[in-house]
Amino acid sequence: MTDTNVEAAKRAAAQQAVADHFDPSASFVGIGSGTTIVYVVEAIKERSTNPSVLFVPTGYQSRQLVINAGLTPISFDSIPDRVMLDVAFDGADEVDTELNCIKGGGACLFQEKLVAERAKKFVCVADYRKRQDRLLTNWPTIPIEVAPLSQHKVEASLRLLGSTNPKLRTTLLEKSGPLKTDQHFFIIDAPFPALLTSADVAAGKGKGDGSDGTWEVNNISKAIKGLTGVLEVGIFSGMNGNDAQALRAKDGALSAVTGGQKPIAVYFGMADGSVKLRTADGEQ
Ligand SMILES: O=C(CO)[C@H](O)[C@H](O)COP(=O)(O)O
Repeated sequence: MTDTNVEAAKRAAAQQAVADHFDPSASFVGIGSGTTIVYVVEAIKERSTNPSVLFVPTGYQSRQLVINAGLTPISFDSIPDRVMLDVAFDGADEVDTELNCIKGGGACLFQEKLVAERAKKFVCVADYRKRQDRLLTNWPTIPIEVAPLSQHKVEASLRLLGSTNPKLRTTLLEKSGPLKTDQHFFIIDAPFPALLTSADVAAGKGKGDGSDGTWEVNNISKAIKGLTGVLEVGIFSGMNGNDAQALRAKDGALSAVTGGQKPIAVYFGMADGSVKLRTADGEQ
């Protein structure tokens, strides 16, 4: 499959997601990071008729995208208290059948999670390579953002949790060395065996708590997040996206949904030009 197919798949998914979820009269819209979000911004720009919409970026690249499109950025910490974003769009590195996602391939997972949790609706857009039954099927590692001082200690703890060879992400561009996130932290990429869904655990496919070598998505996410030195884990999981959306829509319910970052919908651009939509109700 050529790169042209992949790019066409990303654009088709972005067009559909924006047509379904971008309301030009929205007040606040979250904009994720990566290569697919470029097509989301392009589609928003085509439909944007209201200059007062404010766009909340998830990092440096995302902010530049918003500015270059002639849209208005607002930083996450300038959003008024108790105000929710109308919608947030983002890419994903892999998505399972329960809509859990791996994110952080572009090293922006911390701000992406802040923005996803703050949105009434979180919508993901991806190409067909990301559409899997279980996380860590095609995408090899869990990206984890850590304080530089804790790097070796966190790597040792990840090995104890069953990660075979956790590695510091480095860059060879301009200057070789550790990649630094927008928070000036490091990223460790930790390989694990494919993660079980909650349905897998219910069906007896493994305990999912690490004791038999299997990990369920929410369990491994909590175990890694609990390590001192970890700022954030690139697993977006927790509450069902529809339930979280209903809670977020209620004034004052913000704290009730901490930990729920699943999208309500994932649009996959397919190799044949079609778009598949995955929600809590299944796939169409
Ligand atoms: O999480 C991310 C960045 O940290 C991206 O959303 C994810 O890596 C998908 O990127 P792309 O759209 O380039 O495939």
